[in-house]
Amino acid sequence: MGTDLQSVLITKEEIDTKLAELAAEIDAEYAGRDLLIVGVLKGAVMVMADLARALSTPVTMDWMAVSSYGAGTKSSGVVRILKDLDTDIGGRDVLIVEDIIDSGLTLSWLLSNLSSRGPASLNVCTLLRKPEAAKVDIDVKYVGFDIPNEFVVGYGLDYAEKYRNLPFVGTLAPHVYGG
Ligand SMILES: O=P(O)(O)OC[C@H]1O[C@H](OP(=O)(O)OP(=O)(O)O)[C@H](O)[C@@H]1O
Ligand code: HPA
Ligand SMILES: [Mg+2]
Repeated sequence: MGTDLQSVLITKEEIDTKLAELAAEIDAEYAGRDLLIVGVLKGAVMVMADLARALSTPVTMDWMAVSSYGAGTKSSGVVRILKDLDTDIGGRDVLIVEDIIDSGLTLSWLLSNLSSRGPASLNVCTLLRKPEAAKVDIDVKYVGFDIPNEFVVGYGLDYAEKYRNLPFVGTLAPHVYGG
């Protein structure tokens, strides 16, 4: 596992099983429709890649990169677009794919931004969700795992841009934070 990691929270097998379940639900919901899945860079790269391959429904894929900024806090809710969609989503069925909803502020901003472009439908799929997200009024249709309020890495999620390539979701040892 490596000494930087404290524990494995969700194994690769658990992720694979969950993504297969979510893919079956998404297949059922979007059967016969023309679905566009939108990944939020960079965290959602792994979920997008594996979820897309678990789907039977043909989809098109697009990406957005956003950055939240503010005085030191991770997510201020003030978001800047670093890379916009290549696709015009007017009249399209759109599913946003995220790795994690933590404060919910990134997603809340994304939902209002994308809904103003007039999609036929707009839903959200996230692998992970933390309890804080309940404080924000967002409707998340597909949730993989509700997890405790701990900092997690792996499977796309980073700490200072590291650990994204771990095949599982884990928690960090205190010394990594300087503890
Ligand atoms: O619910 P929130 O508190 O807003 O946090 C969740 C967002 O934060 C992370 O992305 P980040 O902005 O760190 O960029 P990254 O995806 O490139 O790691 C994560 O991938 C989500 O997009
Ligand atoms: O727990 C987390 N880990 C990594 N990135 C994150 N972005 C929001 N919450 C997290
Ligand atoms: Mg992200």
